[in-house]
Amino acid sequence: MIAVVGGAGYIGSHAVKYLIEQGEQVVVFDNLCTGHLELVHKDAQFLDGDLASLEDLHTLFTQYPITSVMHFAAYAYVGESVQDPAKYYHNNLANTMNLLGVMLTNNVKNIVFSSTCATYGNPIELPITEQHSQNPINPYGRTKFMMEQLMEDYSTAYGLKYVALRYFNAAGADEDGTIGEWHEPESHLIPLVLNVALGKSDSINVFGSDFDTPDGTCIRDYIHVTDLADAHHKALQFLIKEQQNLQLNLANGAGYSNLEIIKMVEQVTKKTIQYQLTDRRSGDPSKLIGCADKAKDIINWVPKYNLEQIVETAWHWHKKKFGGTL
Ligand SMILES: NC(=O)c1ccc[n+]([C@@H]2O[C@H](COP(=O)([O-])OP(=O)(O)OC[C@H]3O[C@@H](n4cnc5c(N)ncnc54)[C@H](O)[C@@H]3O)[C@@H](O)[C@H]2O)c1
Ligand SMILES: O=c1ccn([C@@H]2O[C@H](COP(=O)(O)OP(=O)(O)O[C@H]3O[C@H](CO)[C@H](O)[C@H](O)[C@H]3O)[C@@H](O)[C@H]2O)c(=O)[nH]1
Repeated sequence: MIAVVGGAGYIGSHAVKYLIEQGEQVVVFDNLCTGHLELVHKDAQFLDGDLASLEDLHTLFTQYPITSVMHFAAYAYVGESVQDPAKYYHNNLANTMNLLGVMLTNNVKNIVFSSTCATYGNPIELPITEQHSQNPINPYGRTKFMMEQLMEDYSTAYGLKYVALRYFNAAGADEDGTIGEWHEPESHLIPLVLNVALGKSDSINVFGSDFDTPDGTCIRDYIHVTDLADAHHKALQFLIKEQQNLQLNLANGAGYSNLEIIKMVEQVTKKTIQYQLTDRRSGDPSKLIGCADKAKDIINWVPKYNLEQIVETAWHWHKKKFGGTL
């Protein structure tokens, strides 16, 4: 049985659905601090537990026949991590140490971990490969980078086996429209632009128009959440079979500017999106584009969804969930 920690969140819930559709047994461990019970697949077991509680973790590993772990639970707002780093070091780092400790006590040694392109910091070369230096520029990115280093040390000393998956910008929703992106507050570009399409907000602020990019707005590499789920499953199968640690980028290898995202939303929703060009948001690198050739070579993962499909699936979910009578 796979324990999916943070499986009631956006990316975790898609992984849970995907794993169940592949015939896996799943228990979700989540304290619902940012997750939602209604995102959890009905065939998954659910344990309402907090990584801060060794007792809750003990219950997880003693009451379920767990053989491996996928770990999505974290706080993930970059700006908040600058304002309140303690919150991030406690939950992302210290609480993950609780998880690893209880895993090892119970002789569970395989973990697939949600890392991020934020561990690279401001890129020196594009596209970013796994060889790129890791110089995170905010506490959120640093907690994820430290976790990667910690897992490496635990591997050497205690035999932990891990895959660190460095996602670029997760987006989109499951094709059947039953689950999708649901953050409160929402900070990500695509759902915020979809709110304008829905009429829930009048316009979107585009942060910065003087970047070194063709239209002056930031460029990001968007990757569909179901492609991420598929990568987690493949990574876990690799880990179980090969018992080898890995760090992999998960990206489409294509960059789109913020204005191109707005255009794509207009094309998919057939609505006009009002926007204002405003000041830069602090800490935004101008371009992030990932190279995922290593994931293709090693775990045979190739993303299936392009930007249009990402926005279409996001729109399908967004209308259903947040659209009221629309
Ligand atoms: N969304 C992105 O674009 C993106 C990009 C790169 C990396 N990531 C990483 O992917 C992971 C998932 O991101 P998401 O967007 O699905 O976030 P999310 O907030 O939707 O999901 C996180 C889940 O973890 C749970 N959780 C948090 N702390 C917990 C604790 N102490 N005990 C138990 N459960 C806890 C939350 O309730 C939630 O269900 C995070 O680790 C994030 O850092 C996300
Ligand atoms: O209202 C908004 C929101 C975002 N943006 C812009 O849209 C782009 C994408 O921003 P997101 O907040 O959607 O995503 P980020 O690239 O900032 O964040 C991603 O990368 C981060 C690391 O840098 C974290 O891993 C995070 O979870 C992940 O979504 C950025 O240029 C941002 O400035 C706007 O212009 N207006």
